[in-house]
Amino acid sequence: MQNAISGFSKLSKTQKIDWLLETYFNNDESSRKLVTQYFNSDEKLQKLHDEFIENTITNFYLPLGVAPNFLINETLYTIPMAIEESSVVAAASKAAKYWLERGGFKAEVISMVKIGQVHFTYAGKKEDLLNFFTTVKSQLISDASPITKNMERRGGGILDIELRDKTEELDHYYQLHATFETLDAMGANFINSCLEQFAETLKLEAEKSLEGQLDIIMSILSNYVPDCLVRAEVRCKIEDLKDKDIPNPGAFAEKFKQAVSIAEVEPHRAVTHNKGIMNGIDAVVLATGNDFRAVEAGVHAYASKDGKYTSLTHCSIDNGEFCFWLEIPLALGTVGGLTSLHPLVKFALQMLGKPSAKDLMKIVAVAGLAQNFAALKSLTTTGIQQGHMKMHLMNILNQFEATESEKTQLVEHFKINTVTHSAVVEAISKMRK
Ligand SMILES: CC(C)(COP(=O)([O-])OP(=O)([O-])OC[C@H]1O[C@@H](n2cnc3c(N)ncnc32)[C@H](O)[C@@H]1OP(=O)([O-])[O-])[C@@H](O)C(=O)NCCC(=O)NCCSC(=O)C[C@@](C)(O)CC(=O)[O-]
Ligand SMILES: NC(=O)C1=CN([C@@H]2O[C@H](COP(=O)(O)OP(=O)(O)OC[C@H]3O[C@@H](n4cnc5c(N)ncnc54)[C@H](O)[C@@H]3O)[C@@H](O)[C@H]2O)C=CC1
Repeated sequence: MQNAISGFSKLSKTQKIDWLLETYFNNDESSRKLVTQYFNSDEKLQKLHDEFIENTITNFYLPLGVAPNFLINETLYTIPMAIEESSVVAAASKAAKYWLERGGFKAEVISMVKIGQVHFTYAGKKEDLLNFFTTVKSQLISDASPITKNMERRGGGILDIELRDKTEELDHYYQLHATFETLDAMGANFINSCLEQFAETLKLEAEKSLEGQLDIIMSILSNYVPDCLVRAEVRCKIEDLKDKDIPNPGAFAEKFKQAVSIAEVEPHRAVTHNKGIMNGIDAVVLATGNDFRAVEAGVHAYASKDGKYTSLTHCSIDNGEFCFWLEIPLALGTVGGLTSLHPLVKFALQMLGKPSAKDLMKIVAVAGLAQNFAALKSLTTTGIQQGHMKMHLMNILNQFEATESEKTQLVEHFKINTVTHSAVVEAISKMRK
């Protein structure tokens, strides 16, 4: 335990940096310079960022890009994307432009139900617990009313509470399985507060009137929200798929559909296929200040809902029409969390026309579908490397600290030559000889 420290959290930001420099960087002042050069010169803004999390030492930048030309349900959007990977924003933009000329994207929210659970054990008779739950259910809801009254005023709140018997899976294990409408909030804190109140009421009332020991294990929302579902799709006549990269639309459509079918049946491919979808989804989720871990966990659980991990998108060709769609669960907020705190999140939400959570679900789903379309279009035509490496070129040049003049010459060179890491290394070495 050479580098263990007690009371680190109580140190000031400067003291934390001092400790890191002394412990890991041999008091190297260039490391301090690196960390401090990312501070914002606006002290108030810096403090805001410092206070988002704990033990903050500096800021960690991600680029914020935008993808214009997204026509969604007849409204045109420019979509904000925060992401570190090159070619994602370009791919989204290209897919948006392509579908803009073919009627755009259609998206609909199918349902908005969120879930939370109180997990508990009960050692008595099942029937006694069932009767007890029936009598206590209305009190569970009424005791939570101080928490729910504002949400109810807006039209949301608790939808239902069920008692679920899980004793087949684990001895004495039961749940209160509760459903919620949280409107424009992602709802985690609201749901958790309700659940902890349910647990308190359950325990207190059980002590008064239930035979047998009831113990609360934990109360927490579920990030698996299969009933908070959105669908996005594109469709057009096969012949309308034609463009400069697609000389033979019929063959393209068949090959594209085959690529989706492979992801539907083959988990190794499905994971990469869905990663491509998440390129778009995570970038918008991050840019709009939402919880990407919650979204990731829920989406991948949904991809395995039938017992086998599969594609989140699907494709059909019927009566000469190509249709490509995505259906995913998304618990998003346009109020709460960071949404009204992070200045760039506010900027991103304003750019999207201050969407409701429902609108944001549609936008995010479309970004995922567009991303998957762009990736599959490349994969089934030119291959992924051509476009991806064209975008990645600047990162390789920066790795070699290319000067502006070297960059200009090499970008020209690679307009007609294929970009690979070794080809760039070779070209740069040649130039520097
Ligand atoms: C990369 C492109 C877009 C090039 O495509 P291109 O045809 O060479 O691009 P272009 O120069 O002809 O430009 C056409 C349009 O593309 C967009 N575009 C083009 N360049 C830029 C740029 N610099 N900045 C912003 N937007 C750009 C932009 O919309 C532009 O229109 P314009 O703005 O000129 O009117 C294309 O090859 C493509 O879509 N490739 C797919 C890339 C991709 O999917 N990347 C994700 C990373 S790979 C991965 O993680 C996922 C994967 C692939 O494994 C998933 C899977 O396996 O399914
Ligand atoms: N497992 C998970 O996913 C967990 C996530 N979290 C975090 O919780 C945060 C999200 O929690 P929230 O409860 O959404 O945020 P929050 O705690 O900021 O609450 C949002 C509040 O906004 C109010 N509100 C105002 N206008 C509203 C409208 N039109 N619709 C709905 N509510 C409105 C409501 O009182 C609502 O409770 C995220 O930061 C997330 O990372 C926290 C615990 C666990």
